[in-house]
Amino acid sequence: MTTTAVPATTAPVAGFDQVTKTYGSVRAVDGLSLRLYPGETVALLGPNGAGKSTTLDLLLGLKHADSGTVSLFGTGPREAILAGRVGAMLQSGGLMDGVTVAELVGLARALHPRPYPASEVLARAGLTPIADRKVDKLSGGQAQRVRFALATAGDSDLVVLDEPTTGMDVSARQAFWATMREQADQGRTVLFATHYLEEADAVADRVLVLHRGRLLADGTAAEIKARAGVRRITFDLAGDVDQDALRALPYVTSLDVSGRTVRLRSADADATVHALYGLGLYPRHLEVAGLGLEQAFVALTEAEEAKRPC
Ligand SMILES: Nc1ncnc2c1ncn2[C@@H]1O[C@H](COP(=O)(O)OP(=O)(O)OP(=O)(O)O)[C@@H](O)[C@H]1O
Repeated sequence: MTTTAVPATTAPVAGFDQVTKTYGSVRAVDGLSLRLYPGETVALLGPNGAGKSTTLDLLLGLKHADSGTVSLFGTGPREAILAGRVGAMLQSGGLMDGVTVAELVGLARALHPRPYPASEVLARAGLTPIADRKVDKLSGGQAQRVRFALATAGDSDLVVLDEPTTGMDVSARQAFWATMREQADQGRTVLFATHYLEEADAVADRVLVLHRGRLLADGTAAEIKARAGVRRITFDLAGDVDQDALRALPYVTSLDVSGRTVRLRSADADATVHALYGLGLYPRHLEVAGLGLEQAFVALTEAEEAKRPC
């Protein structure tokens, strides 16, 4: 497993040590150990049911581990949250009915030991024009921006976001990440769970891949892509395309033929291309490229599933 290098002397913001959480027979988090450090923007990825939300709930003290330890700023989650060190935006958090956006933001500010000015909180989340609207009258994307405002109502050291941009349109999403980048540039740690892998690729300087409650990979997006190992090979053939012969090339994991254009994936591109020439074929416009984060993520999690006994 790759790990991001951090100075050994830096005190972690958050730590999981051998943490396990089960729901009945489901092991949602399974012996998880990890550290988060100041100033990191960390994406938490994983297929549905991988344990992302449970991990965030454990970090925030909303759920308790069956075994292992969760620490935040050297204390337990509860103490750190009471001290205002953590801002959180959760997926399912219902918003209070009957109050306006400004009133709800005012409440979050009142609860924070170091609140930002209300106008700043509202503006940052793009809520100024709808500050007087009742929160139960908002669209899904607007409600999501209110949750974001609540998470950033005060000066916290760690911001935790569960699927923060779900329901936001493209421009709201871009504005959201620009704001989060500012938060990280000011030295805050940002941890977010997402299903949008392109967001993780563009925004995170560290990616954690969870699978069945375990940490499958931990590194930069580039490291995770390299770790997946699979390469995409694309070329055109002048003559007839013998799909069976192409499929039988060494290390080929998938094949897609469209006219005379061949796209395949290989776990060892050098060996595949060598064997391709060995067939007496003359591929034109040959390109060998790495996978995107999304494809790397799928390759990693599928490889892990394949290891499981049937
Ligand atoms: N309250 C609960 N009771 C029983 N099982 C639960 C409960 N909460 C989660 N689980 C199960 O624990 C596992 C991990 O769930 P979790 O919500 O943490 O995953 P996730 O990675 O956030 O999933 P998603 O991407 O679908 O939101 C899943 O198998 C889920 O069905």
